[in-house]
Amino acid sequence: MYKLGPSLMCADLGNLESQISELDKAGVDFYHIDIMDGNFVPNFTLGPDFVRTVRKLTDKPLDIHLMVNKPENYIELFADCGADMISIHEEATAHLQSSLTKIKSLGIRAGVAINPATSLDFLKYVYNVTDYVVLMTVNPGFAGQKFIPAMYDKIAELHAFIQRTGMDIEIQVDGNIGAGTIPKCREAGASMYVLGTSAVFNDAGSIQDNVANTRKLFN
Ligand SMILES: O=C(CO)[C@H](O)[C@H](O)COP(=O)(O)O
Repeated sequence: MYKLGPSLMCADLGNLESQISELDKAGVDFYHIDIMDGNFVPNFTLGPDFVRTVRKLTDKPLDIHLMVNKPENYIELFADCGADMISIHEEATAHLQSSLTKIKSLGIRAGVAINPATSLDFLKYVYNVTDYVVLMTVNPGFAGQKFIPAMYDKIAELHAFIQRTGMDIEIQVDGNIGAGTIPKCREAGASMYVLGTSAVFNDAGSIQDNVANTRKLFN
């Protein structure tokens, strides 16, 4: 089982409606929406109004990736915008366990995102309130970076931990996910793939062709 989720920060925002319509037709499984605060990461991207707009354009699950400090302050805001999944960074909050519990209490799937250099140790304390882990395979903040090769072992380590606990936790990978990296991510045990400029939003083909070609990598 694998799921594909386009990263909308990489979309052509001037043609959002048609891009989402094409992506829906291509059968993507969820939409990944990065929220950056210029503080936790050195960039700004999308916000609550964007999420509300996307909510009106598709019925697919919206996966909100909060790349912000103190994400606990924004959980209700994004829940109200129509989020189905919210991930928060382990490095960005002093209140990881209670924040994940809060997300789940709102009926939203709870994710923990971690930067490339962050260890997986935290998970043994919060796995019972975690639905998915976002492994950043580049340093968060910008599209178009290079996959950090040490992340393959990290995916495998996380996969082994999940198998040991028997928990139903998905492994999401984000950053330079495409033809050059998907086969090894898959082998290591990733199940959710965030697709940005490397796989979908580029000139190799139409959006629908790019999604179809990405899907072939899983055959
Ligand atoms: O999280 C991100 C940037 O921090 C983006 O979702 C991701 O990087 C987009 O994919 P690509 O690397 O293929 O452009």
